[in-house]
Amino acid sequence: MRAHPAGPRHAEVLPASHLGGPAGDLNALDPGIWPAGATRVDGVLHLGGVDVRDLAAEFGTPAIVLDERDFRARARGYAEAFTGGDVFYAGKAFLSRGVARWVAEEGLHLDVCTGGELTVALTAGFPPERIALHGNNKSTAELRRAVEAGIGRVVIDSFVEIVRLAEIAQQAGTTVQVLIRVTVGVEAHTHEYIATAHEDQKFGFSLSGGEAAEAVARVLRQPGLELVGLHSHIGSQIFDTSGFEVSAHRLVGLLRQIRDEHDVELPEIDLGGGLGIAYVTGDTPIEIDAVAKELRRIVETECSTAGLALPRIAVEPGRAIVGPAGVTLYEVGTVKPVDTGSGTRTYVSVDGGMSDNLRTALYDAEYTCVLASRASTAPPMLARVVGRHCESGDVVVKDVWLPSDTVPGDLLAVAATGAYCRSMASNYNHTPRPPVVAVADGTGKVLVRRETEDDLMRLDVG
Ligand SMILES: Cc1ncc(COP(=O)(O)O)c(C=O)c1O
Ligand SMILES: N[C@@H](CCCC[NH3+])C(=O)O
Repeated sequence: MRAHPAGPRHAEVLPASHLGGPAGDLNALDPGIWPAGATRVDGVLHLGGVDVRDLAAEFGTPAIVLDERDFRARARGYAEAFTGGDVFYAGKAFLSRGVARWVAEEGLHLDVCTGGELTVALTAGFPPERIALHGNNKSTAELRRAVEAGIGRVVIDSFVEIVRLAEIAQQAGTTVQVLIRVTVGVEAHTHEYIATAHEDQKFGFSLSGGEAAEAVARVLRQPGLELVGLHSHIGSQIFDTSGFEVSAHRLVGLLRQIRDEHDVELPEIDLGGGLGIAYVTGDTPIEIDAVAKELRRIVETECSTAGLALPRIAVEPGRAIVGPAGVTLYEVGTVKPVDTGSGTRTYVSVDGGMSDNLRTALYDAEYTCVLASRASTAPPMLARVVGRHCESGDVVVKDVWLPSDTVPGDLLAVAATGAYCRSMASNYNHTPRPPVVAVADGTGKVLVRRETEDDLMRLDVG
């Protein structure tokens, strides 16, 4: 957290210089962080027009609530900004059949990276020709299913896969349109990117090492494969376009090399996903229209310098579409002030934790959290919102100012949890995973139901 609220400092708070920043109201909802449909009515948080106390009563806690209008507006915004190109929603951020239908209805394409995600998409009726399959270790069975379903693109990630997919295509008597995933030597996260000469990672074919050019040559020799473009994904939670500029420059360099060596101009360039969202006040994501304009400018400039026709541009946003639409509701179970030696930190334990949000433990992610079931004028206390798992690293929000009258039974809401929370959830400590509930126009509807202990016990057949 980078901001702390106004008001008299509670007697029992740690001096926390890292929380310094502008004073604020503990009940305020920063519109850059909360979904469009989040408001307070008589002090109580409402999401998509529904009182969070009603959501908790009907669907239980913890629960991940998705604001459908917010999701659709972001998806539509992307589609409009990239008119003339293709937007693949990255299902790894969060995918359910309901969400796949929203994506289809808003005119987007879909990026899946496992047979499981493919099954969700196909059983939702998602048009197969608008699906791209990713993955560094796609099995023969997954590739076969994708080919038989007639999916639009396979993004090839290894030499082994070239042969595997070509065989499957030939057996099926079809031609598969493919892109080659290129490791361009750019790694971007938030404000920084690193451009290196060579890459040490599992994804893609190295550009600098020559593997990408070799993959192109091998794919062009396979009758069952039609090479339609190049792909690169440089990272996630990115706040500026400079990394994309380097990546596009390098991809266009390879397009030119392909034209010169093979006399083929590839019609597509996919710049991957990665655009960041605001998790806490002070995070400054770029507007999608500006991103689209900038990416188009970069590719146009690079292509005109290279004397190439402008390829169709694709992107694969996941977090930027579903992240801000999601809010996790938890119920407070215990409140425990702990003497740290230099003050008091209050551990507020909730009924979920690292099983529904691994990102804090895994990436040191920051989140915004508020008391949701009522407003409070109590002075702030420095709190750590922790889960119920048997692990001291089970933290949901590391440092947050909460009203000092927060008590068991209160509801807390954590913002921007739509991406990579439910999709990375686990059953640690035999914990059933939470539901995902869509809210819109004053109504809540289950997209993914809550797992039960019975569900888990059914897996235990010994
Ligand atoms: C190939 C690929 N495309 C798209 C994405 C989506 O990324 P994000 O959710 O950051 O937009 C990822 C994940 O980082 C990815 O690996
Ligand atoms: N799972 C990550 C991002 C990586 C996404 C997929 N390549 C996150 O939660 O931020």
